[in-house]
Order: sequence, then structure tokens, then C-alpha cells
Amino acid sequence: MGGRRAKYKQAPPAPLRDPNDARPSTKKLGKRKANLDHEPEQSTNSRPTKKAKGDILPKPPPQEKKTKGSEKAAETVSKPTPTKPLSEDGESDGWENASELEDADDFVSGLDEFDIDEDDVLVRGVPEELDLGSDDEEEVELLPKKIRKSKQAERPTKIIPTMSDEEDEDEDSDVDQEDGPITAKNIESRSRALDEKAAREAELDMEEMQNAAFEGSDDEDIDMEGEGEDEEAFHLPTAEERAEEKQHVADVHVVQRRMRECVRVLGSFRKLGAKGRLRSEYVEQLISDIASYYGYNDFLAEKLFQLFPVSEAIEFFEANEVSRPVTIRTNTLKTRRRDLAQALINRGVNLEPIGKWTNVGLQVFESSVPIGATPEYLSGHYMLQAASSFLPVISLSPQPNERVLDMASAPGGKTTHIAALLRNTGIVFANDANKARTKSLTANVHRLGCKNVIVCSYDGREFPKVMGGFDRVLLDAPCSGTGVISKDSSVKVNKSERDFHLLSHLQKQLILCAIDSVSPDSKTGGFLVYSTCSVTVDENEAVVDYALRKRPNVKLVDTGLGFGRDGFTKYRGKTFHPSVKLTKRFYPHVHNMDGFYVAKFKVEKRAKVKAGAQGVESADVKDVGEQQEDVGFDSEEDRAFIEEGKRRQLKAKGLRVPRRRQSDVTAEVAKTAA
Ligand SMILES: C[S@@+](CC[C@H](N)C(=O)[O-])C[C@H]1O[C@@H](n2cnc3c(N)ncnc32)[C@H](O)[C@@H]1O
Repeated sequence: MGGRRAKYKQAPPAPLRDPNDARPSTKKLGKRKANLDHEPEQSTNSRPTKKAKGDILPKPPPQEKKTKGSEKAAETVSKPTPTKPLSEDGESDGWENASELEDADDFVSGLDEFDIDEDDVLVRGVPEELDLGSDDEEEVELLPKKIRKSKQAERPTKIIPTMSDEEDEDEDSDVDQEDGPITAKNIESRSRALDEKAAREAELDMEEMQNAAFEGSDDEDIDMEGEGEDEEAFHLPTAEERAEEKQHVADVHVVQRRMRECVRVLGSFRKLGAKGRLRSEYVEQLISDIASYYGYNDFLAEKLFQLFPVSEAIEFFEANEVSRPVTIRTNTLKTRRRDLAQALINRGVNLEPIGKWTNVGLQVFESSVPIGATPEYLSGHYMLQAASSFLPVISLSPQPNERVLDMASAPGGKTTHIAALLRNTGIVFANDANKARTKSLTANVHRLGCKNVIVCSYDGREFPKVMGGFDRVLLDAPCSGTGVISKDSSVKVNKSERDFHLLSHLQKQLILCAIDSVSPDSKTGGFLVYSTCSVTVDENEAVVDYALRKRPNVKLVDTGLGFGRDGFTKYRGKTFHPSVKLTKRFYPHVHNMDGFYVAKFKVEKRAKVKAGAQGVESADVKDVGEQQEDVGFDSEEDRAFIEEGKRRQLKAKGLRVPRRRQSDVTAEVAKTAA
């Protein structure tokens, strides 16, 4: 499924991008690595794997040098050192001041009860119907003997806002001298400083590469395999030549070179475009080459390509070939991050805090023990969870004693995070339409010691009829998973136009139900967070804009995340409500985390529907002020979708599938044609 690139293990094409946009480079890693290697504090030896003395926090080593640390780590496992807190002062060491252990005794006793079951491992499970269940919690390879060291790990690796969208970090003025000792107090700021340095270097590298590329230089950094100095001038194939080429397996070197040339020409089409050839011909060729090189179907390659400027698109596709960092979320119901870090370090795990934006995340660089089967894991001290999936819960910001609905919650990464933020007070209804998936959800809820969670299994579209009046609702919607292609490359080929159409429709239905489940009278909340692990506009801005149009009693508010790219307000001829800018997009090539989208709504009281307002469409609804439609959908239109969904479910279960009704077929055909 990996496309030619994966098949032939060719070097990636040099990603070219806007020099103003500071992002980690995918190239010139050797250079950066060499530089880092010369920095004394980057030495592997400076990072003890055993308990640190006093308030010295073990220094995470550079990722390039892992072997020595691992050997030491192995030693540590066979001869464990007593786990004493890193520092007794606790509060001012740069690690979070987590609440006291509430269930300190619980988690020792319950190990047998929570054997790792398959669901826990799976958990990216093939979703029913539309592959709706894609998400990443606890879906990291569970028992890596040694965590796969990705190419990404050689980049500036921290999951941080990059310089392009990072907030001013001046408040870090307490960052101490670079050559002073590393202490628990300064470790985060020190590591951030390194990230920034690496990002600056990456930016310079990228500028160099870009300049070289656009000047047509033969700089070795942009040379691709198989290219010689005496190669022929680039010639964009004609339609006939392309058809002819399709008959054979294309030469990967030819494809690589052509992609690079197309990017170069498209960057300065007036100057570099061949006479008589259209810009669209280059675009078409490039998309076709991207599809074959990275192994996407043509439809998806084009859909994703359209999201970015040309050179950035290559970076995106390239980033999808690389694993994201392994991250864990500390379960603050049971431990504190610094204590967890210490315990795992003692077991030979090489880790560091993810970044300033989360005080519970740890990034694992390498481990000599299976990270999904440590005693700490089994006793619920942490969740294996992608960094991106912290975001919607941070944005939701549940407050103690609130009533929260997690509408599509399995396998529970976000539910258990919500429960922890509620400090086991209030109540979380963890719902998921897929009953089988609630098994792993329940297991996680137990393992993490969440006592305020009720698991249920309804179609989200049945809310708020089932129950409503929630202070906050999270809708982490079923989606296409185009943000997590590095985890599930099957997305590259198994998503069609129809899937996006159906998904978008389902998401629109779910979001209205989610809005209607929020209590506008909530004293502390009244919020909905909508998120997906997809980057397509149909599943994100289009859904949010639809909700704004259909529910005039909601407005978008700041996500509170502090980083991420703004949501699109205009996209390929569509114009969305200006407030859609408040929503946030996250990308693998920009933020070194899975592609993700987060929108936060404030739900206000509904006004009564004025006579004649029913059925007023889209922006008109806004124009009539506080009117509210009672009926969210065209039930006739929906019936066909629901019937189709039921048919697929039956088919998946191996049951007899009733014949399609002629009316459904007609509706479906009409829809597709539209
Ligand atoms: C992206 S995953 C959720 C991941 C989860 N929030 C977490 O953090 O672990 C989407 C989930 O939506 C569920 N789902 C699909 N259709 C649904 C529906 N109509 N109502 C409720 N849940 C649905 C899928 O079973 C899947 O578990």
C-alpha cells in the first residue's frame, strides 16, 4: 500500500516550500544532526537512565544516539533502582503540579483484572460502514521491543507549535544559560530552546533548498537519486506520452525528477513554464505522479494536494510516510507526570515532556521495555495516546462536577482524559455507536480508575432524545482518517468521493445532535467541541459552517489551544462564515503530530421559531436573526443514507442484506449525480 516510494525505498523528493513558513525540514538532517552532536548537553552520556540525584532531572539525550542509553536502560531493568521522587520540592521544578494521588492503592491490586486484550491493541479498528472508527488512542504498537525510530525522529522532534504559528514565548525568560547544568526546573525550557534552534536551522535549510531549487541549481541537497549532471532538459509529457507511460510500470527516478521539476515550474510558471503548455497540465502531471509515487488513488491525491500550496503539498505527502512520535498521557487520577517519568526512566524508557501546551504528555523516544505492558501502564498511570488527541479535550476544558457527553468515545482516550480533568467528579457519558468498540472503552475506563464514567451505546443521532442537558459535549466525529495516514496507509486507496460525501453527511447530522445535547443554561459550560482526525474541508469547515447555518443559537469561540493553523474561511469557491477562522487545523508536516481539526462552539438559548422560518436555508437563517429550525434534516434524503448504513452493518456481520428499495436507489443516484 505504500506506493512506489515505499516499494523501492527511494529517497524522498526534496520538499520545497514557502520560505516564510518555518517548519521542520525533511532534508539536510545530517547537517543538523552533526551540529547537535557537537553540543555538549546533547551527549547521550549526560542522560542518566537511573534515578537522578537531588533535583537534577535526567536529560533526554539526542535521538540520534540511542544505543548506549538503551544498554544502560536494560541494565536498569534487571536491577531496578528505588523510585524516589526526582525532587522533593515538587511544585517549582518545571513539571506539573498534579493533584495528589487519589487512588494510590487501587492500582496495585488491579493488575490481573486488566490484562491487555485485543481491543486494547487494535484500537484503530476497522470501523463499520464507512471506516468511521479511526482514531489513535492506545493504537500505537502496543508492545514495541524497541520503539520504531522514525525518520521523523531525526527532525526537530518535539511536538511543538512551529515558529510560523507559535505564540511569543517570552514568558520563558527564566530560560537559563545554555551551558549550565540541566535541572528538573530548566529541562522543559532547555528542551524548548533546542527545538527552536533546530527549527531555525530547519528554516535556513529550507530556504537554501528552496533557493537552490528555484534557481535550478545542482545543489546536492536537492539532487534525487539516479540523477546525473548531464541529464536531459525536463520535458513535460504530452497526453499521448502519459497514456503510453501508463501502460508500463513507471521508472521511479523519472517520476521523482518530474515531481521536482513540476514543483519548480509551478513555483514560477510564467518564467519556467514551457511554451504552449498550461499550468493545469503541470498540476495534473504532478498529482498523477504523487498518486503513483506515494501510493494514493488519484481522487484522494488530488483532494489532499488541493489543501496546500504546491511545494507544501509535497511536504504533507512526505510527512505521511513517516511515523509520528510515540506519546503517552499521564493519568493524573493516579500519578503525576514527573513521578511517571521517573518510574519509566528507571525502566529504561527514554522520554521527555511533549511541550509547553500540555502538562500531562510525554514523548517516548526509545524504550527497552514494551511501553504498552509496563506495570505503570497496566495499573493505569498512563494512556498510549497520540498528542493530537489531547487537543480537543484541552479545548473542551471540562470543569469539576460538570455533566459531560463524549458522543463518539471508543476506545476512550479522550473520555479518560475528560474524567481526569473532572478529577473523578461530575459525570461523563461515554457513548459509541459501535458496541464492540465499547469493550476497549470500558477496559480503559477501569484501568485508568475513572469512577465518573457511564458507558453507553447509541447512535449519536439519537441524542438528545436519549438524554440531553449537558454542560459540555465532545463530538470526536467518525471521519476518513486523512490526518492519520502514517498510521493507516489503507486510507490512501480505500477512500472514494462517495465516502467523503457520506461521512460529511453523517458528521452534519451528528453535530446538530451534539449541539442540541448541550444545555444553554449551563452555569459553568454550554460548550461543544467538534474534532476529527481528518484534514479535508468537507469533514471540517464545511460541517462547522453547516452547523452555524442550521443552529443560529451557536457561535464559534476560540479553541484556547494557542497554536495550529486557522480554519479556512474560503476554499475552492466556497465561502464559510468568517468565524470559522477560529477553528484550528493541525498537520503532520507542520506540527509533527497527526492531522487534526478542532472547533469549539458556545451554545446559547434558542429563540422561538417565527412562523414561516422553517426550511429557510443556510445564510438566510442567520439573516432572520434568532430563528431556529426544528428539523435539522431532510428526512427523505436521510432515509436513503440510513438504510444504506444498515445494509452495510448487516453485511459486515455476515447477515442477509435486504434488497435495496427502488426509491433509495433513485435517491442515491440522484445524490451522486448532484
Ligand atoms: C474517531 S473515533 C473516536 C475516538 C475516541 N473519541 C477516542 O478518543 O478514543 C470515532 C468513533 O465514532 C464511532 N461512531 C461512528 N458512527 C457513530 C454514530 N453514528 N454515533 C456515535 N458514534 C459513532 C465509531 O465507532 C468510533 O469509535
